Amino acid sequence: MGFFDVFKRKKREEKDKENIREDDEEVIEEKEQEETGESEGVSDSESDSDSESVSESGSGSEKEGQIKESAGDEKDDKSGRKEDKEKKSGVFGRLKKGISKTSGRIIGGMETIFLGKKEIDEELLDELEELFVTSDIGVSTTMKIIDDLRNDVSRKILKNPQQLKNALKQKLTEILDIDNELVKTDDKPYVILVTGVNGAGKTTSIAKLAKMFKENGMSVMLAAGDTFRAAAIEQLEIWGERAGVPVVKQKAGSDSAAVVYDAVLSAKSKKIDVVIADTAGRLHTKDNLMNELKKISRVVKKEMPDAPHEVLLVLDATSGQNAVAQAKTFGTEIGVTGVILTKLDGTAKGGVIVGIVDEMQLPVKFIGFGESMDDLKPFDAGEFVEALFESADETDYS
Ligand SMILES: Nc1nc2c(ncn2[C@@H]2O[C@H](COP(=O)(O)OP(=O)(O)OP(=O)(O)O)[C@@H](O)[C@H]2O)c(=O)[nH]1
Repeated sequence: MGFFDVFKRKKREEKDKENIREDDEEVIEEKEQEETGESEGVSDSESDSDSESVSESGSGSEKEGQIKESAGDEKDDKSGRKEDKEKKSGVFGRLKKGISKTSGRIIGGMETIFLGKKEIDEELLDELEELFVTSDIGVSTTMKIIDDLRNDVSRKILKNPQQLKNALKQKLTEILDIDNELVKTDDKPYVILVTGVNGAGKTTSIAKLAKMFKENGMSVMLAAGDTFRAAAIEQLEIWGERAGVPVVKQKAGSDSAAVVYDAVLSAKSKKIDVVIADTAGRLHTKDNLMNELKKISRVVKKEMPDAPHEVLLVLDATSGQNAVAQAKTFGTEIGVTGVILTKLDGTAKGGVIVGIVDEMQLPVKFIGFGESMDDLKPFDAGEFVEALFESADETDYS
């Protein structure tokens, strides 16, 4: 199995896990029903022990009624518990929970606008437009979405708010669904350069990525390329220890291109699969920063002409439209190949993901939605939009 298939496999495994969990829950529920004699097709004579205990302490029909009643309550309780568990556990459940604030702002806001409306009029479209702009979707992307919807309304394709809601779901999926597979190569090691401003979540995301690769049977090496701050090197070392992966470093102030180059050489000789390089998020000037990032790429290319294979820009979703501005700066200057959008859990500004993809045509390759090591996943447009809408359906905004 190749390096890139891992991500397809990971997505498949996540879906399988969800299914297995559902199956397991059903089996457990069936077993529990059998134990309480509630399972369909279990006759009184078949469930001897149950009927014995009924007759032991009460008259048949009265007791049976009570048992059925309490079994019914129990059943409601169980299915409630099952729903609860499904909501909370599993990657999809955590994603839904993580993006609930964004979901509340966009989808919940839309539901509020739709309240009591049976038809789609110009006023409703104006309100939607305002909602999307204030939800960090961005002005140009919002105009595009609203113009398309207005068009479909005038052509009588969309006749009521429910149809409009479905059309929006489809539209968001279409916008977000651009090719976001990792860049393919037969090179080894696979070199990933991670960039982004300080505090965006670079170090945490590097650790999460390292863990994800390791769990998929790949060996990983980290390069402490943010030599601007001693603390950044220490932090990466701590994360490297936690994830159980080696970290190549030099002292603060040394040449970051040399650190990354050393890591690539070392990984090559040790036959390590993936090198993930941290880089500075801030230097004395923006030009210095961009020049350093370009230099790292140039130096690495001396050893591996196609490396870095990925230049991932870490953007903090809580910074809203600022994230789009950063995507523009980094994207044009240093040839970013994709985005890791972090902190989707702490914000209602997650709509920014739509603007980033639409305005920049920059693929979001991973999303971070929590502080735990497992709260990062390859981005899947269909799943994300589904989670966005489902999360709103499950939230009580009253
Ligand atoms: N809630 C939440 N917090 C996150 C996420 N990703 C990172 N963080 C937190 O954001 C803070 C900054 O993360 P770092 O990984 O240190 O950010 P950095 O970009 O490396 O920043 P510097 O080390 O200053 O360069 C930490 O407290 C992380 O725990 C996320 O997806 N969700």
